[in-house]
Amino acid sequence: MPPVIDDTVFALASGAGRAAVAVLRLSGPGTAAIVRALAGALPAPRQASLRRLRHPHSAEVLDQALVLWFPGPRSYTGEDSAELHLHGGPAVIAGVAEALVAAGARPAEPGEFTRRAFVHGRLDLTAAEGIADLIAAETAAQRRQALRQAEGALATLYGGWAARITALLARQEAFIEFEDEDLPEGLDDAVAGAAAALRAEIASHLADAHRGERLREGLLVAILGAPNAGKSSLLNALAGREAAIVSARAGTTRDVVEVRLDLAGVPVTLADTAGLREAEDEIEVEGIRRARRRAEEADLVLAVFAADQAPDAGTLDWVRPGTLVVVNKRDLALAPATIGGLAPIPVSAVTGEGLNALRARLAEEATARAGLGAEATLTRPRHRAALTEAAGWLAEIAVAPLPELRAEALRAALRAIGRITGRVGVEAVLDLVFGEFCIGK
Ligand SMILES: Nc1nc2c(ncn2[C@@H]2O[C@H](COP(=O)(O)OP(=O)(O)OP(=O)(O)O)[C@@H](O)[C@H]2O)c(=O)[nH]1
Ligand SMILES: [K+]
Ligand SMILES: [Mg+2]
Repeated sequence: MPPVIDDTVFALASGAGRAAVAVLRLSGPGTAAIVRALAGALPAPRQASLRRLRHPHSAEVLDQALVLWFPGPRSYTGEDSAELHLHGGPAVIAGVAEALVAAGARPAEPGEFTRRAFVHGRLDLTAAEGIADLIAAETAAQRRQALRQAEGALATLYGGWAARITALLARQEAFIEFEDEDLPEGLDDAVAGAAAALRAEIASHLADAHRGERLREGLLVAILGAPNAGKSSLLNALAGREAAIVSARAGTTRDVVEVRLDLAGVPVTLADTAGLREAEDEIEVEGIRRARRRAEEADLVLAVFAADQAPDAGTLDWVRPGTLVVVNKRDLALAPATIGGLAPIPVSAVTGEGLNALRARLAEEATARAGLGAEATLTRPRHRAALTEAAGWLAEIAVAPLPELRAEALRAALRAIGRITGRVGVEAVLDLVFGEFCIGK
């Protein structure tokens, strides 16, 4: 049984600040009474009605608003709820908010509407996360991934796995319960086989190279190189604006300067860093420390060399398989054929030569590391942790010597998956044991 929610909450559902329209949303059992207190009679369900809103105590008219009434359970939260579409001025919003409090509502906590929807079974935790991601999505690929999750792709996948484990558990329990009786031959082996097959499915879902998580969080790309290689010039050229200071003086950049890029739908944080060298100045030393740390955290390192300089040892250290090697200042000299065993991309931040090729290569690298697959992908470390745990328990079944231990492992696997969706259905097993499974008694 879900906990009983007896209060009514409201919040500004549209963005803060002056706008043509502001939407206040209300949800909870007191919604109908509160709407009546401000707007008079309740409008017909799900139809916009123009109403004067009055303060319930002073009867002062606060606004002319569109009022929508969504009786539960067919509402977003599953509760009685309403929307007030106000004129979007701060004083209007404040006045109506105060009137709502006077009528018995309270301001909602962050995420409370979606939380209520979860409590009322309108969505599972993964769909709730999908909605949060949809609101935060910056690129088209992020939006598609979030929408897929909000529409229940992960809920369906994980719910299906949970149902299969529940059925296996039912059989395993029956095997324990009715051991002396006429059970189908090989029942125990069939459970082990099905558990192994499911474990393999979960393992292949986990072997996604973190693409969904990376798409959700964005990729970190760090630009590294010697002072004056043209790192800041490249950052500016890729960002299309003067985000970082460029100068002929070596050691210009100290702090990490970040820009956000949309590379083929993958959000990328591109970081410009201090030039690597043996520095004396304590501020520059700190800048170089930050540069190295950023490169260690990065999903991709862009090692920048200048065509008119021999490759420096400090940057060469970072040239490894997977590093993107760039030779800048191509307008001054030819780029070498290889640096540290990798073929560099020749560019000139000044003339623009090679920048399209660099952008294309970056987009290729980004989509190789993050992005939408044909199948629904997990998007959060908590999904990964719980699925890894579930797969571990399913692996136990192959080696568990006793039926009771197998049942215990199945129960643990079910709980782990139940944590992802927020629906821990161990109770459901009891019904299945004596219901679905036909023992003939
Ligand atoms: N000719 C030429 N000059 C360039 C190019 N890119 C950058 N420069 C110049 O090289 C100098 C250094 O550029 P920056 O972008 O400040 O170099 P940086 O690598 O960020 O330097 P630090 O921040 O000091 O590490 C500036 O005078 C730029 O105008 C290029 O492609 N060709
Ligand atoms: K510089
Ligand atoms: Mg710089």
